[in-house]
Amino acid sequence: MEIKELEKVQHAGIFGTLSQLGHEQVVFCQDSATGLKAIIAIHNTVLGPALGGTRMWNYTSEQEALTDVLRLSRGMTFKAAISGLNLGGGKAVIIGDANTMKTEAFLRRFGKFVNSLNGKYITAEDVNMKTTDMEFVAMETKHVTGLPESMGGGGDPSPVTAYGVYLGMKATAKKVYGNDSLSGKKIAVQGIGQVGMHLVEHLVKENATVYITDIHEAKVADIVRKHGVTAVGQDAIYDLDMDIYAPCALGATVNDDTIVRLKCSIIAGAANNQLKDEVKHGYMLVDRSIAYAPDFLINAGGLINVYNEYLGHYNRQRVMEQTEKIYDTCLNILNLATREKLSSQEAAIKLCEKRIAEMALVKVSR
Ligand SMILES: NC(=O)c1ccc[n+]([C@@H]2O[C@H](COP(=O)([O-])OP(=O)(O)OC[C@H]3O[C@@H](n4cnc5c(N)ncnc54)[C@H](O)[C@@H]3O)[C@@H](O)[C@H]2O)c1
Repeated sequence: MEIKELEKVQHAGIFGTLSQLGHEQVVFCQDSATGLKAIIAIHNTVLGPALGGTRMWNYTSEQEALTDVLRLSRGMTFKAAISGLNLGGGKAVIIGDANTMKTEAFLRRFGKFVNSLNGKYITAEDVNMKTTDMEFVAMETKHVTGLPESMGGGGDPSPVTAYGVYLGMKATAKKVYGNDSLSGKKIAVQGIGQVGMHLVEHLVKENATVYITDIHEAKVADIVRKHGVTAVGQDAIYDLDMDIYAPCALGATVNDDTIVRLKCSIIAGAANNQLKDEVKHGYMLVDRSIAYAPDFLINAGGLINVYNEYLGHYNRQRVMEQTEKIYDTCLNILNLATREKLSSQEAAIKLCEKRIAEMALVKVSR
């Protein structure tokens, strides 16, 4: 759903909005002593407790923060559901300047709010929340996951996410080209951060022809030197003669302006919410015969990682094995989309809603 659409929905009033998007609970957290202003959104807990990171951002308005947390928490529900995890979807946003406001008291106060939900919401790191911040949050609540290995956690989830994206890309290649080899395919990776960097390693190993872009020129130069890949301009990436476009930086890069420029046959990347409008742009891709690997499915490796940590007895090999299922799920969704003449995004959401509806019945019958 496009942000503008969401804002329109919100004119229906907060309860109208929650009902349209399907949220269960939204908690506004305020503490004058520390200046904390946070919103915790619990979208759906049919499959399990709502898990999702805490993002700190200098939102320009409270409306913007609310829109973000509602959109992100809904996405988490789908990510958990499609990955077969017993988790619901939630997210938290903290409004303010992450460089100046995060004191120990501020973060521990936030931890207390998380704790007051008694495990219905489980938090983790997200944008502008560092491991050291989460250590303070964890002093007030045990409902935190995604902790560093030194604290008994699973460590950096990015290599797992990258592996899932790579397998989702291969599954989509199988659907489009009849075999899943990426050898010789021209693949453009937008954003070579934690995930993009590991994705490039998989692609180079498979002899793909890799192009990269990033806003950090030094990072680009480093990866070019290390892997012999080719750098392209930040905007030029959309016009590249390529087989696969892998958005691994920002959301909403698949939109009215870019779809008409993209010459690829596949879009498969790590970024969340790649389609600016999940309905309109999902179908624009169908019309242009571009296969789209749903982002919330193929980037779920990180969630699988923190879920395993949350269950206890973390084991990286088991995490990787669970992440490997992304390949089959992706192929099934692409085939379902073809059979039912749906966009792949809609086909994936349909499967999520089916699982949630069925599990709701199982819960009632307990
Ligand atoms: N890290 C994970 O496990 C994980 C899991 C699921 C989803 N994601 C999503 O995947 C994406 C990448 O995650 P990450 O952890 O690698 O983040 P990151 O911040 O480490 O990397 C993002 C990279 O994108 C670059 N970038 C920003 N704007 C750009 C632009 N306009 N053009 C080109 N490059 C640009 C940044 O400089 C940075 O190098 C994010 O959207 C994130 O939300 C990450």
